[in-house]
Amino acid sequence: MENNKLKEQEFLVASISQLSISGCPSPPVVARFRPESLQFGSESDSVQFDPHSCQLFKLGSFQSLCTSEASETNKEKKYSMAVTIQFRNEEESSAFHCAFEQWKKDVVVQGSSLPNGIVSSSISKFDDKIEASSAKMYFHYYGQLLHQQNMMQDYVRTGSYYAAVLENRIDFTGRVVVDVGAGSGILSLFAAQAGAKHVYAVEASEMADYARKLIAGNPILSQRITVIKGKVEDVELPEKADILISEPMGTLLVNERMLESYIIARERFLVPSGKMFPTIGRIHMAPFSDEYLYIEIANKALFWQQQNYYGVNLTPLHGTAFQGYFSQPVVDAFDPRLLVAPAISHVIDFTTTKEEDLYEIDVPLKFVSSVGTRIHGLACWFDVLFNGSTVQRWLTTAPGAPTTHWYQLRCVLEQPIYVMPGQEITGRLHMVAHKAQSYTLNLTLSAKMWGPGAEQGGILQTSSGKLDLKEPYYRMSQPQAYPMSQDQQTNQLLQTQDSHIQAQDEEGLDLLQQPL
Ligand SMILES: C[S@@+](CC[C@H](N)C(=O)[O-])C[C@H]1O[C@@H](n2cnc3c(N)ncnc32)[C@H](O)[C@@H]1O
Repeated sequence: MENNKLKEQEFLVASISQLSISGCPSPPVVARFRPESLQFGSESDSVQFDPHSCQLFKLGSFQSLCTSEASETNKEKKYSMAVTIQFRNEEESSAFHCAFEQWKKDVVVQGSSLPNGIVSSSISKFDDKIEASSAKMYFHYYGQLLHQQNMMQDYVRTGSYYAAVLENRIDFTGRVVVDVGAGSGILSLFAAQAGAKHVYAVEASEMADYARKLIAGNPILSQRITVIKGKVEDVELPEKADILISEPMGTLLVNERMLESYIIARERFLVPSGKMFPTIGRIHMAPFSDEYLYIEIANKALFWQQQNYYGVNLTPLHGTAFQGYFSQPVVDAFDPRLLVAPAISHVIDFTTTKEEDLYEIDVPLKFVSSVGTRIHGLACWFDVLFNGSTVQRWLTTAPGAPTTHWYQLRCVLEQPIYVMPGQEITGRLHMVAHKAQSYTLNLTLSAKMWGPGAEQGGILQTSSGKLDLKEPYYRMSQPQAYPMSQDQQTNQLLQTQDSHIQAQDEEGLDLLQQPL
């Protein structure tokens, strides 16, 4: 069994100089903690140390000595060697020493051959609960600049973070900050702008290398930021944090399961009663009526109703296709007038929630319909609060508020339910986390008995659906199927768009501070 589960970590050190042999990689030098060696420099021009005999000594605040003993293998004789390492600052020196200790522990203790011949490996909490193929695709996605740009260009999102940090300088000035999932490093740079003493930017994807580059290009701030490449579940930090900053929100708040990493970071790195930005998150839910959307989804399966498709009867698969389309949550920005009852919300307090609490989330639903209509499903959105000492700022993804890259999410039921004004709708949204970094959503909505005999509390009609949050239908740029004539359709569309844009213009940025 190969010891391939051990993590590789990288550091940038100012320079190294070799004691025994002349010639060293030119500064600055990348130091890589690998399962087989500690390597300084690139593949072609490097100095390597064996994990078993390697030792690290502190010579001063910014300087350390790395040594390894002479050894003899079947192939070659290796001589004792040593390099002095020059760090740019004390924090980098401490972070390097921490990573060194962790590397020795992982490689020499956990990764070593056991007497029975089995090689143990350090499998982190992340690797334990997430499928390797899903994690690979996930970090590959975030390793690309274009996706970081997409998030950075969501000005509602990034502007809210910027405002929340800079309006609450008091929470950052002179404090140690950990940026959980730093991506491009943008939030670390904001924290440094707000006067942080030191920021540890932890990022697992290849983006960590770009973050280093971006941060190095901002020299006034870069002295106070250390990028650490690795998962928050695995890396070691040289000191505790006074405040965590992160953007761990996915569609419906919980998609991607990064909230769990945010909670793990709290448990591992935050001082007791330290701050978290964001502090709480809320999922809001309300039933909606949208005849066009329902028909659009149902019509997608019409293809499978053909009895003579090149001489083939496709109808045996119609039912499965119909179900399949309704198992996709719809992501788009909808008109809030489609909601038929005031929303209810489920709160997740990031400062107290346990990681395990996020494996299964159960939300009982209860609404009173304000109109008589056909209900097609449940509309959901979220907001998060930055509970700063100076300003409390909300970032909302609500319908009618300025649109974010998260849009809103709607779970459409195969069977709509009919309600009268004042009729009670009950149900349940049960979300179960899965290994592909997302959730299975089980939704039930029921129309309660209404009118004479209502006090008996019976159910008149129930509709249920099972949806996979990992496979949404991104509807934003899709043409829509409308049952009415083209003229009527255009008029109606224009009216809807006008009022939507007007609502956005009127409410403007104030909505950010005013949770729905
Ligand atoms: C939504 S992006 C936010 C990036 C950046 N903080 C920003 O606001 O623009 C989340 C980032 O967290 C990283 N990430 C997710 N899970 C992580 C984990 N367990 N450990 C370290 N990084 C993680 C991803 O690779 C991604 O770059």
